[in-house]
Amino acid sequence: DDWQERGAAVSVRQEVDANGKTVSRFIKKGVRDFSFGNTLGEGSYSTVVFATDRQTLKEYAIKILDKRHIIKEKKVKYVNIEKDTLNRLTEHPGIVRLYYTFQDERSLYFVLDLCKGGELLGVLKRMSTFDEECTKFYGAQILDTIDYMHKRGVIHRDLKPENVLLDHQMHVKITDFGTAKILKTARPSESTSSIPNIDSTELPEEERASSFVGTAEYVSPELLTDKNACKASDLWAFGCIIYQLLAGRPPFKAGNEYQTFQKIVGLEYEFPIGFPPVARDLVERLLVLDPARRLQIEHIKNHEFFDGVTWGTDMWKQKAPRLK
Ligand SMILES: Nc1ncnc2c1ncn2[C@@H]1O[C@H](COP(=O)(O)OP(=O)(O)OP(=O)(O)O)[C@@H](O)[C@H]1O
Ligand SMILES: O=C(O)[C@@H]1CCC(=O)N(CCc2ccc(Cl)cc2)[C@H]1c1ccccc1Cl
Repeated sequence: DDWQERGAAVSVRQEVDANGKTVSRFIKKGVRDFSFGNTLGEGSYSTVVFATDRQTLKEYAIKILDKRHIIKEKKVKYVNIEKDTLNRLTEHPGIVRLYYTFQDERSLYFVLDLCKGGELLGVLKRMSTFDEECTKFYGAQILDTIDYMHKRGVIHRDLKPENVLLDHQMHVKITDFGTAKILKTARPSESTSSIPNIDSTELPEEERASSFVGTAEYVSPELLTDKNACKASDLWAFGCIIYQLLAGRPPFKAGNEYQTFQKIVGLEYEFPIGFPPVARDLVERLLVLDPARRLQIEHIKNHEFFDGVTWGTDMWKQKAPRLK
């Protein structure tokens, strides 16, 4: 209808009115409701621009996708997956929140949380390595967010420091869900991850995901050997991230993608001298070739490396440690 054409989309927000009644407020947001600022970054199919809501003055990052380019590159599927995934993951501080989507004749617009801290990769590069305290803080926030995703039947499939953004308080905001997998049996209670030693190949069809391959350095061995990603694949990537924060480089990196894949399936990696032993024990229990034998989330939370972490909402109120 005309709202779509004028770049407006209707979205509903529940509000409590003066006498405590919950009412639905129809908010139609469009291009003209925002004043656009600097470009924050460019993707292969997108441009992310700083924007301010003209009425509320709230700041956002608006991801703008060119329809012609998306269609030409056959990425329409990814656009829908990103929207559907973000619409499913709305109540967690560690996920970049999608507030509105709208379109005009040329583009699609995703109004997202503004992450002023940029990418975790950028911060790591400036620091060269993180100390244990910083690794523990960021590792715990990433793990808590993976736990939330998996409980809602979402496998990210491309976790890496570039996709871990930071907000103004330097807290984690995971992004880039266009290549995520939404598992059909996404009932929070039933998750195969609670059944020990289930081999990924024994998972029912909907628990396994195929076709997409993530970023070479973080790809799990099961994805390379039997083309299936499962929840444990995100925990392999998590192991690579913990290693990278402390070592300053990912565990599997070679001259080209093929050589990197060989190192992964051969589990060819070493720890640098001085790598903290407790963190080493954790990484060794995550970088396990068989996904069924890889440490599961509950056990990771109880690992000595995360001693003292109060899992859940409280840990998101903590001040981020000064990056030293
Ligand atoms: N919510 C956000 N707040 C601040 N910066 C962001 C936000 N989302 C993305 N960016 C930055 O904008 C750039 C483009 O991000 P985008 O997600 O559009 O593409 P990408 O995923 O980085 O690239 P590709 O699509 O090729 O994987 C990235 O450098 C990212 O750091
Ligand atoms: O699913 C939705 O929320 C609407 C439904 C109506 C609609 O037309 N669109 C856009 C569909 C679309 C997707 C990709 C391209 Cl390249 C062009 C149009 C969808 C849309 C609107 C704004 C932003 C994203 C999307 Cl997928």
